[in-house]
Amino acid sequence: MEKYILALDQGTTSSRALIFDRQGNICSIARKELRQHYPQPGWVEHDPAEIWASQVSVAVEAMSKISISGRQLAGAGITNQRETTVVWDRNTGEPVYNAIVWQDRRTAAYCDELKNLGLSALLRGKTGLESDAYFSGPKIRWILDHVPGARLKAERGQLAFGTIDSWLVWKLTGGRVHVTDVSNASRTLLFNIHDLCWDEELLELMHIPASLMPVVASSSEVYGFVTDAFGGAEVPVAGIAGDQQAALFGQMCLEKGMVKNTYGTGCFMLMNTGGEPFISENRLLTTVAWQMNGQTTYALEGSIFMAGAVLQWLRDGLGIIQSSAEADALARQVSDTGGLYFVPAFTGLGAPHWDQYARGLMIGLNRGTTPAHIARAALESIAFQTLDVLQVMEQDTNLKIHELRVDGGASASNLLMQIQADLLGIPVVRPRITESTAAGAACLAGLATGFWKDINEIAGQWQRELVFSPSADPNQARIKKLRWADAVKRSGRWERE
Ligand SMILES: Nc1ncnc2c1ncn2[C@@H]1O[C@H](COP(=O)(O)OP(=O)(O)O)[C@@H](O)[C@H]1O
Ligand SMILES: O=P(O)(O)OC[C@H](O)CO
Repeated sequence: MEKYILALDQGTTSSRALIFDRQGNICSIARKELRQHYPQPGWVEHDPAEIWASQVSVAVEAMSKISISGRQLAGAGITNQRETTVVWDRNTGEPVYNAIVWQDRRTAAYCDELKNLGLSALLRGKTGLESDAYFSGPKIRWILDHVPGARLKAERGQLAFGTIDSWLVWKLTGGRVHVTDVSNASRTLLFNIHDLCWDEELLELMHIPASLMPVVASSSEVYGFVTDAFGGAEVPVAGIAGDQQAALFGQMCLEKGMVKNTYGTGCFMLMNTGGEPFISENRLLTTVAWQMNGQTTYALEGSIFMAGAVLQWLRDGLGIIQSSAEADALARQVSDTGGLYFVPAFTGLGAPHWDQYARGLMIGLNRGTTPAHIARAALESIAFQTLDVLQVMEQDTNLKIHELRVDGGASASNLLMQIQADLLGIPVVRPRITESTAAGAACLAGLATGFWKDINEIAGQWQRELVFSPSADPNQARIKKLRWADAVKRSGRWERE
């Protein structure tokens, strides 16, 4: 009898596999770091072969850690870094170019062209998104225009496009299934979130043949079966969702108005807005959260490009810490930043500013500034960016957010979580299982395969671990917010073509 569900969580910095039992406990976990390639300033790539190999190897490792085989898996769910774009040859299965990662800025000028043509409103109306290099459509177009022979092959129907979920399903099913789910499709700038299909006008606008596109399915159904990867066990692949939407599901934000914030490489705050797409007045994104049993749920999203990655930069760029976990202790050596503000616009600014040309800035440096002040300002920068998003989310929806559920790697920092509660003035709630992304994917797959009867069976598995309550002087917080807003303004439109 199958006792477990496997979640494959393919993130920006690592591939992870987690195995859940029927009570929602994590029984096994394996993780492998993913190499980042920066071929030019502003470009970020991953090797699709490494993504696939690492994802299979962690799945096998997670099974062997608890001595089970694929035959004991009731199903597998996939969740992934979104927008990251792979184009491969349908016949050989070989990618024609590296995966272009969501953070990659090479298509910024093209996205400006779209804006200058007055197309922002059309794009926003159909897709819920901004004209920004973040999304997949412009990345596909770049590959077709720059890889020798790619456009011709695409026009002959020989190429396939996929976000990382599609790429993994294609590989898992031995090239039999070319599919994505609605949540991933809604991040491409090519998907009509009202009609829930690829938009012909947008495909034409970006010169992308429709034959490249995967079939769009719901987030919880059996898409196909694993062929060889798990020792011949034909495990059903039964759940797919983009990592941020999966985290919203895993945090059990199932009711309209519930909000979660995931602190990974970037930071992504999502609010469940129910069965209708909610269009923001403040440049938040409208996105499909998930679709199951014929019902579509939408979300409002604030995407922040640099969060935990700021701490990695303290480690790799500045060398002032050995690991991200050390940022906490270093920052605690001082009681405040000594007037230092750090805007981590390394790859531009996402919501709600959407400035592709903003760049990182530290302001307020003085002779007394130490690495401890910088570490504290770095942690504060993550919390300030979250504050900017939460404020406009409340404004947009006219809803008061009463608590923030948090997860992701950097939510492990107690100092960051306390700073966050102090700045927002609301409780920050960290659950027992902060692997919400994987939990969400497992739930979607477990529901599709009947491993769990219904959502009520799993909703009770979510539990609080720690609540961070606001304790700062609100007056102080108000002054700091004004200084932060000033610093953000100064970082804007810095980079030139
Ligand atoms: N103990 C910690 N304290 C603060 N930040 C951490 C800690 N552990 C990991 N991080 C940060 O979390 C991020 C990775 O989180 P993760 O959820 O795995 O992200 P992703 O899915 O984007 O790969 C890294 O950017 C890292 O800096
Ligand atoms: O891999 P993560 O957790 O940084 O998430 C990346 C997002 O999906 C990008 O939109």
